[in-house]
Amino acid sequence: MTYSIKEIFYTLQGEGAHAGRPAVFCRFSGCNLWTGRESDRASATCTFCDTDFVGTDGERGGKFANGAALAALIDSLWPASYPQSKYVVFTGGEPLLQLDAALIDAMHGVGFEIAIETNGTLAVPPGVDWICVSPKMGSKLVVEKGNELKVVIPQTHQDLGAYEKLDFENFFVQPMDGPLGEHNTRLAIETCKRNPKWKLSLQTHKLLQIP
Ligand SMILES: C[S@@+](CC[C@H](N)C(=O)[O-])C[C@H]1O[C@@H](n2cnc3c(N)ncnc32)[C@H](O)[C@@H]1O
Ligand SMILES: Nc1nc2[nH]cc(C(=O)O)c2c(=O)[nH]1
Ligand code: SF4
Ligand SMILES: [Mg+2]
Repeated sequence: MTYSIKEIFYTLQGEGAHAGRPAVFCRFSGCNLWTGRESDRASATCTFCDTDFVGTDGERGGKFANGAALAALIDSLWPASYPQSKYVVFTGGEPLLQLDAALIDAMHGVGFEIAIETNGTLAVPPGVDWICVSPKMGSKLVVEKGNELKVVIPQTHQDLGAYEKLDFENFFVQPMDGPLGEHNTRLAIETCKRNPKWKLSLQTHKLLQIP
């Protein structure tokens, strides 16, 4: 199938358990919880998104005709002198609208470990090596197991206790960026100290001013 890609870049994973790890980020266009248009934000299911995932006009973005073509571009960004620990993060937008067996096989074929950042509303195809789920209030969570649950706080009617029953290896709270970002960071610190099942995930790429 054809993949619509907003942008592709090589950086460090900024968030969660793999923060600091070199990774190629592949951002798919489109999301099922918001159109990405500012005029629709207030009425969207997910209202706090910090990302432009509309269209294919970002760095190295475009339409890719098949998994092999996309995998080749992603692989070309990895340092040729160090073909170990290859790591790709599929994000978006919502990657599970497009990620399929053909692309998973193509990435494994060029030696990559595959991570996803997903809102958890769509089933994960077999073969994904690292599953990060970030649930959104007002949407139905269907991915109830994975490697990390990364809950952006605060969201109205949120119940962290209910999330604790899910089958994840790591439980993170991540402060919602925006006008109340500093307040939300304090809230996230207090949340972790009060309930040490939860760890703090910061968006370190924003602090470091890297992509
Ligand atoms: C842009 S989303 C794309 C992947 C997927 N659609 C999702 O929501 O998980 C990537 C990550 O950024 C988080 N995120 C989005 N907006 C944020 C904000 N304003 N503050 C903190 N984290 C945010 C999401 O919850 C998710 O963990
Ligand atoms: N450096 C960096 N780390 C990230 N972790 C999750 C990101 C995302 O937008 O999904 C992201 C991102 O956009 N940049
Ligand atoms: S689900 Fe993810 S990509 Fe979609 S609007 Fe929310 S944070 Fe953004
Ligand atoms: Mg981001």
